[in-house]
Amino acid sequence: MFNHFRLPDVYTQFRKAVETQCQVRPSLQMPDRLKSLPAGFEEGDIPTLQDFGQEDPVTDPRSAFPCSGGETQALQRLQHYFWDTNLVASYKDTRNGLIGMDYSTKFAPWLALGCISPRYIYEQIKKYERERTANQSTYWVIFELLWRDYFRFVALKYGSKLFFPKGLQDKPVPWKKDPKLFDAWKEGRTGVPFVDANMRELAVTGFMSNRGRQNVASFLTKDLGIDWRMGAEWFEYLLVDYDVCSNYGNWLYSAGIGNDPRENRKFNMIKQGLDYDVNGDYIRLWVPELQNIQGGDVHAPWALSNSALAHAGITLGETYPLPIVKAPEWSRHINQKPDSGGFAARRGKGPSLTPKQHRNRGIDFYFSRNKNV
Ligand SMILES: Cc1cc2nc3c(=O)[nH]c(=O)nc-3n(C[C@H](O)[C@H](O)[C@H](O)COP(=O)(O)OP(=O)(O)OC[C@H]3O[C@@H](n4cnc5c(N)ncnc54)[C@H](O)[C@@H]3O)c2cc1C
Repeated sequence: MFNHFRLPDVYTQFRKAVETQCQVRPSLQMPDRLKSLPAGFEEGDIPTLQDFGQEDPVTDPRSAFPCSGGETQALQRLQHYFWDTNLVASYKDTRNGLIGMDYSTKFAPWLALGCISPRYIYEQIKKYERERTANQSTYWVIFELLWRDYFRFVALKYGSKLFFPKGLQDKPVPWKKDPKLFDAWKEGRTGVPFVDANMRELAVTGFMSNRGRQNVASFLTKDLGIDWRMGAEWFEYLLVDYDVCSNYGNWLYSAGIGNDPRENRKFNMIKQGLDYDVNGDYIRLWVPELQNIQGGDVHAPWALSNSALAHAGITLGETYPLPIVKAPEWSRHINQKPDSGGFAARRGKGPSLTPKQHRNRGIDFYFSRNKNV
């Protein structure tokens, strides 16, 4: 199952072999210019998917990344996000979104495949700041690109430790490998709607928001105690922006064995769901079984009364699973009202987070609030 864990070794050997060859035979070094094809050479057509007996993939209309690959598309995306719409100037307010194309840059898939370079993006941000506006949002895109760099340096520093169950900290954790729990997670059948919606989005589209990734990783490793590498490998299999350094670096971080300065960081699925999907629209988009539950109540169907469930056409354990685990801290965000129609999803005081409040969310994922740590 973990065959690819040997990849870095293979890669190192391959690189060494190429370097040795280049030293021995300088002609193998990258030429400045390629020779033209021999006269009369027939290039032929680039084969289509149909030539290989495959259908063109159908894009799900709900996808947050309904784009194609290639440099041209990447440049068009940057043109749209920066220059045509100025979305970059409000990135910090929107970046924790869950639905649609424009809550974040969506540069990651093109970056991962080398269709666009982070330096080019950086130069374009600087140009945008000179010509239009420089604010916290424009800075924040650079800041996120720095995280990408950071995880590269982490990988360089720690090498194959990136794939060890004990992580960078050499911390023994009794990870479980329960296939039933793992399958429920990867197939979006945990009975915890915020997890299920995200996992289904990933399976159908190959993309998941950063907010979603942090939550499902925390759920797998902290709530289920499953070997973090199984989650990382599932992401590796599906993500259209899969990148070894960003994926394994973030997973280690989420699993609490990377270089997170904060001990025991754990996300609360109900609180997170209510903070970032207060009306439950994201859940109903990806978990249609729950579409008749109104508002934020959709985040904890098990807390609804029997009559409310019947009214919504749901039989827990049949039409939608009972939760495979319930963390005690979740109840702080659910007002159980067994005699009423539903439960009032409790968000603390006041309405959902304002964009300004949202802005600073997520910073605490990477930085400790406790200066002593
Ligand atoms: C468990 C987990 C696994 C992840 N796996 C990957 C992965 O395989 N490939 C990948 O590119 N990102 C990964 N990320 C980071 C992040 O979720 C994605 O880069 C981001 O969601 C992609 O969407 P975007 O391009 O719209 O990002 P934006 O929010 O627009 O950010 C701009 C760019 O900054 C970089 N970036 C943003 N956040 C991070 C981060 N936390 N770590 C590293 N770079 C970041 C990306 O290159 C991104 O394109 C992972 C995060 C988690 C928590």
